[in-house]
Amino acid sequence: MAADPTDSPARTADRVARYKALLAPGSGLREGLERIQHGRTGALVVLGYNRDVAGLFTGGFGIDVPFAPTSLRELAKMDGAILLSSDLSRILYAGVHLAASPEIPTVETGTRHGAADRFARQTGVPVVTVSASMSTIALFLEGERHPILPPGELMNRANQLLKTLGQYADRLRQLLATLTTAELHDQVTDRDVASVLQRWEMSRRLHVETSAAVRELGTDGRLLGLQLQELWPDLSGQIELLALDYTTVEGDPLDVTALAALSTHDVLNLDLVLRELRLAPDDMGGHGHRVLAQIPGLPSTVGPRLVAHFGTVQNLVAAPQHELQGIEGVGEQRAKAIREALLRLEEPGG
Ligand SMILES: Nc1ncnc2c1ncn2[C@@H]1O[C@H](COP(=O)(O)OP(=O)(O)OP(=O)(O)O)[C@@H](O)[C@H]1O
Repeated sequence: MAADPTDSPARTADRVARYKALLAPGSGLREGLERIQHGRTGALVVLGYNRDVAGLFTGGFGIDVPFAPTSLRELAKMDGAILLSSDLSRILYAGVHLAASPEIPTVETGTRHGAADRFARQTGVPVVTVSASMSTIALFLEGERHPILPPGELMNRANQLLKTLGQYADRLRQLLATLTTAELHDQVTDRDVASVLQRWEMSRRLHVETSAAVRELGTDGRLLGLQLQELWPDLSGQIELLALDYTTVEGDPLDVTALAALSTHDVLNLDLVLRELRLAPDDMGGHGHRVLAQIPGLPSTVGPRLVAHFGTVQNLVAAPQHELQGIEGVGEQRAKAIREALLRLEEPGG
């Protein structure tokens, strides 16, 4: 079925990322396309078969054989397009003429690439091309051409993205540490909270892009994938707790996903970020979920009980040891440890 124009950009991006992963270095499909590339011939391969596809090609012949990179390469020596089954496990037809409507607009000038673009637009089924003259691979999907980069270029791009993400993550950690200090000294402003969530949103977007680039690398991206995993969980965990520490003017926990709707340009505007977050101005001390999570060895069940009792970081900081001991799960040793940890966090760089 043709692409639904109401499809959200996020769904389209997800589809593109999925097909790029299927075309990742090391995959059978990629190996077949690279063989064609190295043989200096071209190809036009339709990545799926449905009723729309069935009604929109002529000529060629049905073969219905299991997919193999070498078979793809052999069949590409013939003129015309190759049709694969929707799970890409079989080669169904070869040497066919794709008969998409010539009325469909395309910016492609060559006949192979024009046919790929029109066919993908009309059927909603992705088409991949190997250019005989340029020796490039491209994916046509939902009205866009996506270049499939050579492994070396992909690796450079993924490395660069990961490096930038690392810098973003460092800056976010600095902002979170500054917020902790402000919470402990009761000096939090709405701009402190908004700055953290602004940087979080920028990092989150970059993380999505980096994850896609790493997935595109297939098996070559394993090491980068591990580095990416190390970078993320503690940050997303801190942000989840931050959302519980502040409230909106309606009295709800902060919705950190509210910023996802802003354009990249608008995310850079702190006033717009503040407007989206709708922070309650009279509740700017922080409830303490995130601060308590930074205390080593404190069981995850105890933090919420302390927050339920004390309500704010300020009350926690001011609580004498015997009051802390009144909370279920907090004995003398733990009460001392909490007080010491709060004092340590209060110090700059603590
Ligand atoms: N509608 C179509 N259906 C199937 N195959 C097609 C179609 N149009 C073009 N081709 C294939 O493309 C080949 C010609 O490609 P042409 O050089 O004109 O296009 P191109 O987009 O410039 O591609 P390349 O970059 O590979 O040169 C044909 O020999 C044929 O195999």
